[in-house]
Amino acid sequence: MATESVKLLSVRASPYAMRAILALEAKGVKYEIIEEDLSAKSQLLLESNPVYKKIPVLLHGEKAIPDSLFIVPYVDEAWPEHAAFFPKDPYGRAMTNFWGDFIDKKTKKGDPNKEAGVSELYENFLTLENGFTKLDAKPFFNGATIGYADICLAPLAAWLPVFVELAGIRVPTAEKAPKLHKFLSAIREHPATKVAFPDPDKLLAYVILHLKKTSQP
Ligand SMILES: N[C@@H](CCC(=O)N[C@@H](CS)C(=O)NCC(=O)O)C(=O)O
Repeated sequence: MATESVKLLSVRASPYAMRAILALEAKGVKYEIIEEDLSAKSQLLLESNPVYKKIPVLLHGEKAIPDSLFIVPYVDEAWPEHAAFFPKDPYGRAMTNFWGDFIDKKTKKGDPNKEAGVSELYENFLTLENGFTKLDAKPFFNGATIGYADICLAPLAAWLPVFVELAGIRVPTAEKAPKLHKFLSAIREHPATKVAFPDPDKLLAYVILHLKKTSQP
């Protein structure tokens, strides 16, 4: 199965696409990126994710797997010979899924200009810190190698400087959230993120350009 061609319908700045790339990189899979223009979606995207018509979509031979939350576990199972993204024990798996879900729902920037959104995100970072503590992260949720929850959270490390700069997001200090900061540093140094994350300055420039375009009448 793992010898079939692997392609990823992607957008460079997308945090969801970053998750899929991280998973493929962490497993040492050879793949091709097909960059999508979301303002003129390709026929391939419309056909391979007919339900949501969103990137990322993983194309593995004839199979199309949409959505980062399903692509990452799929990659884990399709390439089992490399370090697993989930612990073997049922409790560890359940909690990995629990935190992956929390991260996916609760670490988005929400409404950037609303103080309530900024405060809620700050509290969610503290909740996450507590989750790290419970799982005894070193420095990842998964232990020494990155796993599902780490891959879910990783794109935050790329986007955080943009959120802070443009949306006034507040992050707990290293004293208040040492494990979160340790995670962010470790993930930025991880070889897979060197490929998955765009250059931070380019990402900021892209977002500023996008905001200008969308604010035009
Ligand atoms: N839950 C999905 C979210 C994917 C998503 O929102 N993708 C955005 C790009 S970041 C998209 O394709 N948007 C196009 C659209 O909404 O039409 C995942 O985790 O992959």
